[in-house]
Amino acid sequence: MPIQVAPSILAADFANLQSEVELLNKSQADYIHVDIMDGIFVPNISFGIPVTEAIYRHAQKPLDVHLMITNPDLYLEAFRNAGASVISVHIEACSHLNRSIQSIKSLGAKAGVTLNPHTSVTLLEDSIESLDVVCLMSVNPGFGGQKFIENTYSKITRLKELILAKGAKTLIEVDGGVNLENAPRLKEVGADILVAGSFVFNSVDPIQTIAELKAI
Ligand SMILES: O=C(CO)[C@H](O)[C@H](O)COP(=O)(O)O
Repeated sequence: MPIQVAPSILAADFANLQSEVELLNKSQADYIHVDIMDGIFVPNISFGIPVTEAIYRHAQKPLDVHLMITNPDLYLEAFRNAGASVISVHIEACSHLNRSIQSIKSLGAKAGVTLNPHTSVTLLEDSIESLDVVCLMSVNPGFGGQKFIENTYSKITRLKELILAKGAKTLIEVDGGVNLENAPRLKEVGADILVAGSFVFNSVDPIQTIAELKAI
């Protein structure tokens, strides 16, 4: 299966927000990855529901909404109504993961669970079959532009083994510090979706960079 690419909106200001969405519309990106940070679950605040709606109004790609927030269950419906096609919650933020996954699915979105770098994939043994996507954080969440954590490769291998052992169809997404140097190995060990923010938007030609990631 060809690799999917989900560039992460940086949105440093309103002008960037609009131009980033327009650029991604013209690119080979499969998704637009929207990072929601609440300043509690992660030490940074990004944007919320109205900005997600604004992105959706202009986007010609499905939105992959990554909730880096506490109590995500309270906001699932609002983000679905704001245009999310995929909603990912952090396992570390969910006391009742099964309920969160069922809620996302009942809203008609694809259900994703994200794991921080220290969180073991073994925690997914009893939920993997119900998940459309597992997102492995390859940096500590909260900020773009960080260095890729190397043990992500072995974590992908272990997650892939779990998926195959359970006969699940779950896709593996990797988020943080992704670039053209680590992307080939990420695909080789089992990644299906690559999230890349600064590597795409800080490059000279983001559309070309996305095409190069897609070509892996
Ligand atoms: O969500 C993140 C951190 O919380 C990611 O790092 C972001 O989605 C991608 O940014 P970059 O490619 O610059 O690491």
